[in-house]
Amino acid sequence: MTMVFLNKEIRDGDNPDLTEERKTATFDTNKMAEVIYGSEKLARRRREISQAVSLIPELADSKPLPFLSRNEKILESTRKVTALNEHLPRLINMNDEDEAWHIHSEVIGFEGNPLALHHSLFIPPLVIQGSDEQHEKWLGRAKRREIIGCYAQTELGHGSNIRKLETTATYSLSTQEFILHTPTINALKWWPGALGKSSNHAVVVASLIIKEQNYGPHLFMVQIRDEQSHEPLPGIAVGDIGPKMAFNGADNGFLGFNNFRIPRGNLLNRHCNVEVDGTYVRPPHDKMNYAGMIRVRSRMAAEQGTFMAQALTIAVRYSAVRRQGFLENKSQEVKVLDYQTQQHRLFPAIARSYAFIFCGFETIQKYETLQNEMNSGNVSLMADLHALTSGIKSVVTYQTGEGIEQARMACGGHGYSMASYISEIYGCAIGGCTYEGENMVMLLQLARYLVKSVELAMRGKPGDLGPMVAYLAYPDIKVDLVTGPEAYVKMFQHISKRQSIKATEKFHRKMESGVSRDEAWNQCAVELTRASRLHTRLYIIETFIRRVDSIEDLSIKMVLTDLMNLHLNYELLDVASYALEDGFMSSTQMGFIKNQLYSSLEKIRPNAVSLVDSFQFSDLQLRSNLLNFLFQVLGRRDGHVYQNLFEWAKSSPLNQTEVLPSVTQYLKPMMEKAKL
Ligand SMILES: CC/C=C\C/C=C\C/C=C\C/C=C\C/C=C\C/C=C\CCCCC(=O)SCCNC(=O)CCNC(=O)[C@H](O)C(C)(C)COP(=O)(O)OP(=O)(O)OC[C@H]1O[C@@H](n2cnc3c(N)ncnc32)[C@H](O)[C@@H]1OP(=O)(O)O
Ligand SMILES: Cc1cc2nc3c(=O)[nH]c(=O)nc-3n(C[C@H](O)[C@H](O)[C@H](O)COP(=O)(O)OP(=O)(O)OC[C@H]3O[C@@H](n4cnc5c(N)ncnc54)[C@H](O)[C@@H]3O)c2cc1C
Repeated sequence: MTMVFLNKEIRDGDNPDLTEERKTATFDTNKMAEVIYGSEKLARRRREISQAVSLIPELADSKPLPFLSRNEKILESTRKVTALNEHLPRLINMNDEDEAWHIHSEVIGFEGNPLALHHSLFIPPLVIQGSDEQHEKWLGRAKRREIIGCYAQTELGHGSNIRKLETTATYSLSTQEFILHTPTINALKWWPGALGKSSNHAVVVASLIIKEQNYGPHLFMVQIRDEQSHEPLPGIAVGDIGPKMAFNGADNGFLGFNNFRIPRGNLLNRHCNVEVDGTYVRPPHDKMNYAGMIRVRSRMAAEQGTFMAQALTIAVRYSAVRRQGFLENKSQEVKVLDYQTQQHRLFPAIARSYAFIFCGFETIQKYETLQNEMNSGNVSLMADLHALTSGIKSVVTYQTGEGIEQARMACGGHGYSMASYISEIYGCAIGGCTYEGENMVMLLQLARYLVKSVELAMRGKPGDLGPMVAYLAYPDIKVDLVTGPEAYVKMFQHISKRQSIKATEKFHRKMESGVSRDEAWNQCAVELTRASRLHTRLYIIETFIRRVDSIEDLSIKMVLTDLMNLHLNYELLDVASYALEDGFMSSTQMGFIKNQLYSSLEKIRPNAVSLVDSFQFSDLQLRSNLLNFLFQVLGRRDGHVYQNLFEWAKSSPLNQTEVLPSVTQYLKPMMEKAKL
């Protein structure tokens, strides 16, 4: 029997400890899902899609993934993604990217698949950088999945410093072709997802050479494998780079060219061009070829927030059914979720998940505006969004890693088992600290922007500062935190401004003392990255406040206000030393922040399970139902953890036989020998 309580599904047969949690919630999880995903329609579509997928057996895992070898993982992810391909047009709106992401995440999980990059990194640069003619030629084929592609930029020797990529594309005037060449081992493309064994096309980033002049990195459409035989084309060396920390269901690869020729029309030339006679037509912005990277980074806050939310769903549900130790009542052990330390471990991370998702939706919208502007030739928004997304991708990936690791530890010993699946989520998410721009490198990109902005403010030109950095010119007026979120923002602004100014002044002093600009920059780099982090955390706080302000439903607004207050106090406490240092914050205020934080933990406690339920991850998405060969046991919606942990252990391939060869071949002889 199912009983609906405030639209929260209460099911007979669920673990009573979880049922009790769901009953105490003060809000409707369907309504909260609408806020999380931005609309009633999207939240509803996600549920409908999850439901439809759960009824198609071939879309389920055929075996528990952690027990598979790498080859088996790739075979399984490919089986699922191709089976899904058959069902897609019936299950989703093919033009809706959110629906596409959701259904892939349901079916594939976290371990990657040969089409993940096709949609996120092959088609988008083709759309952004390709001309109408090039869209005509490749886009339809790519969208129909007649061809499979990847994005090949990083090389063995260079990833961060794109200007030093060694792969060359030399224009041949006589044949009107580009000759792609890999001059050294270091110049091998290295890392691109789905390149190793699956793709037959790649968007390749290579240094464009015309008449011996290097015009820097440009994007080329390159066919790398025969469409019939799937063998590499002559002049191409391609393969898999081996097992990784995660994403082992995907084939990240290497790629080398031996004077491989492609037609002139394969330079993606919406914004730049090489004419027949070798004349180079410049793009409207120097870094136009980097626009695709801004796109991916702009999506990372929501993506990473979702990864963290998945780990937290597992940890919070488990913490509500795990009983260990006593509080006042000595006749029954408590749910570990009742310990303040457990709440302190998990609840701020829940708040960050919400914050990242809210911030992510804003950033995606900003990117869409940029894309529209770029299409009509206006590139003025690029610098701001590059700076913003560089900071956001760095802060959210790092904090997501922290949050997921706390979720794992919060599950005690069982968190360490692959039955929690948290380590796989961690491996997948933590890659984000490196891919799409190594975090330190990206923080330093934002720092360039902050330093320039401080310099403008110092030169008495605050009117020239963009809205994102206008606070750098605000006067320092002490605030009373009791007055609410605005005061927290002002305090954070002071902290962030002071750090940006301090780092800039240090940088200036170094240069004035005769140190070169680059060396001075390096000697201030740690302080500069601190400024970038603070600026970004301030931005995330502001998006959280904006989102909560915009909510009309009172019950949702109340619980999100609790979550936002927790976020404000946790974030401010974390950086309080910056404000204590110059006396902007008093020790009394510090005490106030701590007390507010502890009181927020108590307020959130009755809503904790429903706050994670509101993400509405299905058991399939979390891999948590053994009956369907799914295996993540701790975060099951029904909360039946222990019996399923035992089932999980029984299903281990090691337990399919009582005596292993390791015993007969090695341990037994050793023991026998010892008896002699
Ligand atoms: C529809 C969907 C369907 C299906 C989905 C299918 C499946 C999904 C299911 C599950 C999937 C699950 C999970 C998926 C999750 C993840 C995906 C997995 C893998 C991700 C793949 C990652 C791919 C990559 O990593 S690609 C490679 C990325 N590489 C980088 O990012 C390199 C970083 N380096 C740089 O960007 C640059 O080198 C640099 C910016 C650091 C420096 O550049 P450069 O040297 O040229 O410039 P500078 O001299 O430093 O600066 C000069 C000025 O230029 C300005 N600048 C720099 N960049 C930009 C820019 N982009 N835009 C604007 N301006 C820029 C800079 O600010 C300077 O300005 P100034 O005024 O002079 O200061
Ligand atoms: C899971 C995964 C998937 C990927 N997928 C793709 C893909 O599909 N396509 C693709 O092209 N690439 C891909 N990559 C590659 C990825 O984009 C690069 O690894 C990334 O950009 C970092 O570059 P790097 O490896 O050169 O690191 P490095 O730059 O060598 O970083 C090493 C260290 O040096 C430091 N460092 C480097 N430069 C500076 C600097 N200027 N100032 C201060 N410190 C510095 C870094 O902070 C870091 O600590 C993927 C990587 C991963 C992990």
